[in-house]
Amino acid sequence: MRLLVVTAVAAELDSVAQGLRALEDRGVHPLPGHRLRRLGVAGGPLRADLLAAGVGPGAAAAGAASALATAFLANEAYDLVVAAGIAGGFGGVAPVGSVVVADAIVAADLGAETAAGFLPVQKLGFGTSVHLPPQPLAGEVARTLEAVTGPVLTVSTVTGTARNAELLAARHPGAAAEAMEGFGVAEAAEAHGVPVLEIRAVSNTVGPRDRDAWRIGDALAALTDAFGKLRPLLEKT
Ligand SMILES: O=C(O)c1cccc(C(=O)CC[C@H]2O[C@@H](n3cnc4c(=O)[nH]cnc43)[C@H](O)[C@@H]2O)c1
Repeated sequence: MRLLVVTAVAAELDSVAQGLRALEDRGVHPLPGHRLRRLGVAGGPLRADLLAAGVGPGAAAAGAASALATAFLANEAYDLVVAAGIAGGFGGVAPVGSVVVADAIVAADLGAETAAGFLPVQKLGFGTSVHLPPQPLAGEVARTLEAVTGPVLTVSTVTGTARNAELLAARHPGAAAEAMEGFGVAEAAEAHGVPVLEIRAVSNTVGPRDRDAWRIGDALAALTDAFGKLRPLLEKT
């Protein structure tokens, strides 16, 4: 399988690479504005390209689209794209240190406010605010990682108050986590007809901003552990 993993920042990419350390390092491949880190064994069952595309859905979409197009033009199209990184977990659903596998990748505020409430973009007749990861693969990945499953929201503003956390959870029932890139990665993958997963390790709880409570190191370690467990599954998929 040819796999593309898109993170926001280098620390997340390094954590994923550490999880996949059983694969050989195949060097760095330049893309316009980005660098792909390539892992895999020649002739082996899994080749993984890792990309740190930047923070936010726009950067994520641009980076993922560039990697996908480059691979397509080289006749080496990816079989699977994974958006990965740290995230905020919704209280009572995804505790700090847990891993979340998305069963839906949702652009949380892509739509319109109306007097009757929020209308997602599909209700306005333009595209979609939801991408669905392939089943049964997403479920199998979640079971392998002993992960929480639920919608992962993509936001452009980190939620910083209890009130906004409640509003978001009410608008997206069952939401497990929020992060800032998944939907951008999913849009690019969808344009190329490539299935997409989102895997997040929870560094903080969605709600009042409290930087001292963030457990980024623990979340990065959980991300490494997750990709270590994922490798054998991907090798036989
Ligand atoms: O100082 C802050 O409060 C702050 C404001 C914006 C961004 C940050 C970050 O540390 C980077 C966010 C980065 O990590 C993911 N992430 C992690 N937790 C959350 C969250 O609760 N809500 C949204 N995104 C989160 C996200 O995918 C970004 O890549 C700090």
